[in-house]
Amino acid sequence: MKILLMEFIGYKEWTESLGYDREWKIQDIQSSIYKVVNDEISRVGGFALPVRYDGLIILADGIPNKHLLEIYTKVKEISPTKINACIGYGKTPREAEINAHNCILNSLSDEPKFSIIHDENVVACHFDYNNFTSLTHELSFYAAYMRVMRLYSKLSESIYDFGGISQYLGGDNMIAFIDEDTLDKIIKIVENMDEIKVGIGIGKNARSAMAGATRALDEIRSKREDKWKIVKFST
Ligand SMILES: Nc1nc2c(ncn2[C@@H]2O[C@H](COP(=O)(O)OP(=O)(O)OP(=O)(O)O)[C@@H](O)[C@H]2O)c(=O)[nH]1
Repeated sequence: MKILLMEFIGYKEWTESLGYDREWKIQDIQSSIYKVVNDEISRVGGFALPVRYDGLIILADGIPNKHLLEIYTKVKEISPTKINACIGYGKTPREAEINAHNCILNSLSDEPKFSIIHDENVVACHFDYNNFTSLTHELSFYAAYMRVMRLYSKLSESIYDFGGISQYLGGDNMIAFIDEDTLDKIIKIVENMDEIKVGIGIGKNARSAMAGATRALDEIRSKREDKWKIVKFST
């Protein structure tokens, strides 16, 4: 598993430079940066986890380094701060992110460190809460959101224990990226949880894997017999 980690250096100081009436400005600038990142990384088949805004966690398997460097250059152009960037490798996404982070911690310059690392398949798990729309009508928008967040926070802990990394994507959706060897653990968890189903996609890059996961979810919905399905996506 390969992860490109980008750190916005001095982000705290940048935010404080905006004065007290700053939160709206921070949200505005963060969303414009994320839009550029999302457009650029999707174009080359990757996915950026918006887990935080003072750093980007990019699933980099299946993306040539030259494209990763182009994205780094683009983000550097629009970033309010200097950027540090490293590619980390690990058997699991968790290890890859930790290794990329250690590379950034140990780097003595803000020159990007993009070692050549072999590509591996990406495995994306798209979790979906059953009948979230009717739950929302029954409770309220916010109460339904709280219900899902409580469940996904426990689920993301278990996924991290297996070496996966996950991200809430809004509505009743959570995506997780895992190592292919932990597929059976994920399936076992979902089989023991009544409220959710999971579409699993395997692809040469994050975008293909996520498309496969979404297609797997649609196939589950078409018959409503299974709690999980795996689709290998090969675009
Ligand atoms: N981020 C994201 N949100 C989605 C996606 N598909 C649906 N949603 C949103 O998720 C919420 C629930 O949609 P669904 O999961 O399709 O609806 P549901 O009522 O849970 O129905 P079932 O999942 O079929 O049981 C809605 O707010 C949708 O807009 C997706 O692929 N990604």
